[in-house]
Amino acid sequence: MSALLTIDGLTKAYPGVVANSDVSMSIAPGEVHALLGENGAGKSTLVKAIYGLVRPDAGTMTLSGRPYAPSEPREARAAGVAMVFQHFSLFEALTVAENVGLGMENPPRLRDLARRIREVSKTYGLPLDPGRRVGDLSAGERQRVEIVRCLLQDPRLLIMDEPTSVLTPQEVDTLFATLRKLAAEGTAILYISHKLEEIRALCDAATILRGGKVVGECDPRQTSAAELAERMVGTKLTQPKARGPEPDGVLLRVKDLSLPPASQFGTPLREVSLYLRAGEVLGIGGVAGNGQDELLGALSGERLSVPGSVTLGGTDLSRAGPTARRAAGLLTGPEERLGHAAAPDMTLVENAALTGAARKGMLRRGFLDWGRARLFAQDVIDAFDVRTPGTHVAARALSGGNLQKFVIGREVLQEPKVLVVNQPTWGVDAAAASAIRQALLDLAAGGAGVIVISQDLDELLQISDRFAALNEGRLGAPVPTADLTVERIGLMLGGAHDMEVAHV
Ligand SMILES: Nc1ncnc2c1ncn2[C@@H]1O[C@H](COP(=O)(O)OP(=O)(O)OP(=O)(O)O)[C@@H](O)[C@H]1O
Repeated sequence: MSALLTIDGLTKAYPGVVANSDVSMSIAPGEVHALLGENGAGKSTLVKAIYGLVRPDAGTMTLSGRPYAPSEPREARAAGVAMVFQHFSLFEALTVAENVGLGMENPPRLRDLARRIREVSKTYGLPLDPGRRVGDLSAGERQRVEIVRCLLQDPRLLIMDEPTSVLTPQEVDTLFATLRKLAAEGTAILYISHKLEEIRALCDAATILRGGKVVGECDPRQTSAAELAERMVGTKLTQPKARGPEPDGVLLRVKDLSLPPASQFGTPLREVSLYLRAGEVLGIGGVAGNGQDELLGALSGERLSVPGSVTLGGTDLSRAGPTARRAAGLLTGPEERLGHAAAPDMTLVENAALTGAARKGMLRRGFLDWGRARLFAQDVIDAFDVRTPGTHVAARALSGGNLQKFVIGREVLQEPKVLVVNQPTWGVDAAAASAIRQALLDLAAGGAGVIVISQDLDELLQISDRFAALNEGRLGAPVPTADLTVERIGLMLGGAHDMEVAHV
């Protein structure tokens, strides 16, 4: 079959790094084509060139036999190319329908648009209320807005940059059914993901990038996940090692923590109770929008709760704000890395100082010691293998996975007593995800308590000592991970907490 899109010799350099070097590949109509590579390999740069967001320095593209060189996304969309981004590009103050309308050339009346959104979201199993304000949506729901927005364009080529990282397993299945349907109708799909088993289940072709160059092509259905990962990184991968001694001594205690929703559409926390011992990893799983962000906010000190509800080592922190909690050793890493965990336009030095100033001794008589901030930023970069030209770079210039390594590393290196992270390996490649998980395990092995909130069940099963499910703001009773089966987790995630307690 003749190609829909052909890329020939595409090169794009940034100061200090060649993001794409002489890249050639082609995609056929109806093909689901994976783009593989470790963090910083150049995947996002390549798809941005296809979508008209990045102007290549050299090389050509052909779409349906015609020269194709979009100078902006509008041109790409007009040619039938749509893209779902890794980072959301939505206006929080506007509704779902208003956001979708903004991306259209000739948006219909809002009422008609809302109806179309409902239709598409129903057809493709992506539940979405067009009237809701985007600021009130969870990360998973925001991603649905992006996907539905693309589907409304009827694209010939749909580019997806890690679309499943915030979806539950059931939602992933539904999305795959959608993508297979689109492919059967002739739409080509270019798919970036670090989840290799997903790629093996979904894609019929793959191009592997390393250091900006194409290092191989393969049929992922015929290639094992281990082999794919090794071709991406060029070396063998290590699995996190099991930890040593049994944990003891309770560090963090949360007791009957209830909070009203932060916004009209938020999820209230309902009598959440848990304890966390020194040296243990507690995994909290659940579908996005079930109170994960609220729980993180209640632990970080962004939201205060009734006295006695959050205590660390016997000290009541329920009424303490984020700075006091950090000083006490309770550190958090939120899910949204651009905007919440890191300030996009600030340099890595400034971002290092944002959360590390007090614990890393950067404050001198009320002034910030920039020398120390720089050293700390460099330490994080070195320890977590953050690929970047230097500490002066703005957070937004880092690839998604590298920024994630930076924000997690920044907290881990502050030697927290308790670290709470939300989706710590979202958008991170297999090697980096394994490094982040190992760092969390090492932190616990060193005597800290770690809470990992994640939608990645494999991740939680791999690193947690105990597992609990968050459902509609209620936290079920934690169960030792060793006792768990996938069926039981399914019940727990569905909110069948009582059944689980009865089984334990
Ligand atoms: N706007 C930019 N300015 C400077 N350097 C950039 C910019 N965008 C990307 N880079 C660099 O180009 C290289 C390729 O980045 P790219 O985002 O394409 O990688 P990626 O494969 O998509 O990574 P990830 O899986 O982490 O998202 C990286 O070294 C990155 O730091």
